[in-house]
Amino acid sequence: MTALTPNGPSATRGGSVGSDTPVMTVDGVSAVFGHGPRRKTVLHGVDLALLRGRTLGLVGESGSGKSTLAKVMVGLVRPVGGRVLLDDTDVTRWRGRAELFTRRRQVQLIPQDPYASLNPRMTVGETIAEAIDPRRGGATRHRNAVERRLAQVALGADAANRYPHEFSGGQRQRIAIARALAVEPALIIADEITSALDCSVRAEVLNVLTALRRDLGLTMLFISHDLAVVRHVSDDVAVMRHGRLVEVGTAADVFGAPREPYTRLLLSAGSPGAR
Ligand SMILES: Nc1ncnc2c1ncn2[C@@H]1O[C@H](COP(=O)(O)OP(=O)(O)OP(=O)(O)O)[C@@H](O)[C@H]1O
Repeated sequence: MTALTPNGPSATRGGSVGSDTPVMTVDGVSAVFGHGPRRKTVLHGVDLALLRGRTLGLVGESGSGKSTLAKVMVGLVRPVGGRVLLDDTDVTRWRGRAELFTRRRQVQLIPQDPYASLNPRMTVGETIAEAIDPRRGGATRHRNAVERRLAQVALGADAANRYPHEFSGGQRQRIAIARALAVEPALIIADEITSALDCSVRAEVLNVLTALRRDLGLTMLFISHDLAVVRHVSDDVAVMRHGRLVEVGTAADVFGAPREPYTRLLLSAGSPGAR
């Protein structure tokens, strides 16, 4: 099956950044949780392409399957059907340790809670150095590279000697972004990374992401309940409902002229995550 892309597989996006080359293609992916009477299909044949240099915003109400899709892409949930292509390789078939290691490095997931991705016993410098080179980490050895990553998320070099608990929630999320960047992944998945932050701190994180998209041409899947945030950071938007993608398009099209009644409903409600 042809993966959905924002304007169809061969569309030209005049004036937009990024490319039509998929970094990752989700092809007919289905996912199931539970067994017997508790068995529940959470993703129903999802098709999606993450295009190089573009940020795709993924929205949908709570429980629609957004995080499950992210976990399938990273390899934390194994799909019961379909393929996940990294470039042209079906990574759902990868089983060996080295292959799984490569996959985890190629697709970096930044979770909502940065404590989950930052080791509290390592300094920020050690964490970033380990991401740069897992075998030969060391904040001193990689000092210049560590400082460069910190600067990219608007943190000073002094942050390298401190521990995660010494930072605010927004700063920790920026450290998590720096760590993910240090791996030089093909794709970054940000799953609700601003939802626990208050407004001004959220703006700091979004400003960093905007600069990184502009300067580094990140390829990113950005999952959020907050439509205003998604609009701010996304080139393209996908709308998920009950484990299916109901609309995929450029952010301008989806926000400006939504095709699906469900998308119009989400937009009129203001926040797809309103519980
Ligand atoms: N490990 C699991 N075991 C069983 N069911 C699960 C598991 N993880 C998720 N689910 C169920 O799968 C469905 C989709 O969950 P998922 O977390 O992917 O949705 P979501 O759109 O990310 O929601 P939210 O916006 O609230 O994070 C939900 O019904 C959820 O209860």
